[in-house]
Formats: sequence, structure tokens, C-alpha cells
Amino acid sequence: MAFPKKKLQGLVAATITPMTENGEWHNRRRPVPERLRASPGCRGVGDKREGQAQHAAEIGADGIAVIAPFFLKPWTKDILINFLKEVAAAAPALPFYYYHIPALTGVKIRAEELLDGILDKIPTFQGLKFSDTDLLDFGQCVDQNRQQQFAFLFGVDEQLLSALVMGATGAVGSTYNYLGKKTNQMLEAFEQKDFSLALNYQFCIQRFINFVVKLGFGVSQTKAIMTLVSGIPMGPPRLPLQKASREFTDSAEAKLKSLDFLSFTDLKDGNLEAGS
Ligand SMILES: CC(=O)N[C@@H]([C@@H](O)[C@H](O)[C@H](O)CO)[C@@H](O)CC(=O)C(=O)O
Repeated sequence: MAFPKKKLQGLVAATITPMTENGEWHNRRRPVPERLRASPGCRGVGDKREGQAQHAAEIGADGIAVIAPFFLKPWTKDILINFLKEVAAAAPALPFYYYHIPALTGVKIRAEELLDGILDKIPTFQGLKFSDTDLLDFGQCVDQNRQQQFAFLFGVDEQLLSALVMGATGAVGSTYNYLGKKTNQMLEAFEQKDFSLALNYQFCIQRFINFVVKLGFGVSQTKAIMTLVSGIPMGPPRLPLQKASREFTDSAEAKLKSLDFLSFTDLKDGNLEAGS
């Protein structure tokens, strides 16, 4: 069995922006330039994305990641590539990542297809964030691009171990905001080739995610759990999302405790790291 030769790049906690009750972002350090604001009239979605790509380059970002447009959806690979190409060209010095998340965009063009010959169209292409449960598609992205140094970042936290076996080089996900320590232990066990220990960690993480998914789980619930675990108020989600219910937060807290994911003595001591 072939395991990835490259050292894993580790975890990135997906960005869940803290907001105040009146909808301002807590951590916005600078105003959004006029030209990047949503404008009335007929500017297309692509225009806005290009502006954001340029802005990212101007403020010294390390890279840009772009999802497929979901209002007017591209219906073939070539149409999607043409869109991505325009955005990438607006920041020609920045590494470009395609963010594949069909459950949210509704664009189901297979990532494997998209990656075929992508460097000819997008020379800055650097990697893929893959947020889908189709491990055949993911595996084929890795298999067909072994000659490249692409990053393959997996985004279904409850299946990360399977993706590591397929060749994932890192992960980006919402639960790493509070299950990062347990997940890092899983990564460590995987690197040490202790697969039975790694599986135990993955099952433990799955028990929590399975529990909250059955209650109804999304960005609002993620914010509520992050607030609970860190003690830092994350505020309400943006509309149309609704705040997580008290019942949800209480149940999630009880589950985290029963799985030994939370150490409240640590929290009282001002240590914000969750898990044991
Ligand atoms: C559909 C979705 O939200 N997927 C999450 C996962 O981290 C997901 O929350 C987790 O695997 C639990 O199902 C990430 O891949 C995406 C994400 O967090 C983001 O882009 O902010």
C-alpha cells in the first residue's frame, strides 16, 4: 500500500468569523475598499472575485482559493475553468487553489476532470481543497497528479483518515477550531504508522460529529461550540442563518464532556486549548 511520501502539512481551522450582535465583524482590521464592495447594477460575480484576488495580492496574501459560482452555475468543465482562469489571472503571482464543495455550490463537476491539464490553463494552480465525500474522485485527483507538487487539502473532517490513506497532504475544516488537538493526535499516529490508534481517534471524532449532525449542524452550531470551548464569544451567524439553540449547545457540551474532549479546568486557567 502506498502512503504519501510528503510530510503532512497539518490542519487549518476553517474561518468562522466572529461577529458582534449588530453584524459587524469583530476582527476586521481595515475597511473593504470601495471597488470591492458589492455594487448595484450589472457587475458580474466574476468581476467581484477578480477584484478580491487583486486585493489579496495587494495585502500580501499567501494564496487564493476560489469556489465555483453557485448563482449562475457553470455546466461544463471548460466553462468552470474559464471562470477560474480569469480570477487567477487577476493575481498572477499568487498560488491558486480550487475549493471543491459541491454540497454548498451545487456544482458537481468532478475535481478529477477539472485537474486534468489545469496547469496549461492556470499556471499558478497550486492545489485543491476537497470538501466532498466522494473518495473515488479524491483518490483519482491524487493518483493522476503524482508528478505534480499539488497540495491536496481534505475538508470532510469525519473522513480525514480515509483521505490520508488516499494521499491527502493536509486538511481544512470547521471542527479543527475545537477538535484540533484530537485530530493532531490522529495525524501523529498516522505518521507513526500506528493505524489502529489513528482509527481510534477518527472513530472518537466521528462519534461527536455524528451526534451533532443528527441534531442539525452548520456554521451557527460551529460558532456556538467554538464559544463554548474557547470562552471567546463568537456572536451570532449572519442572516439567513439562525443562532444555535440553547438545547443544541447543552447537548453538544454534554457530548464533548462524555468523550473527554473538554477539560474545563484548563479553560478556567485561561488555557484555550480543548481536548485531552
Ligand atoms: C460542508 C462543510 O461545512 N464542510 C466543512 C467541514 O469542516 C464540516 O463542517 C465537517 O466535516 C463536519 O461535517 C468544511 O469542509 C468547510 C468549511 O468549514 C469552510 O469552508 O468554512
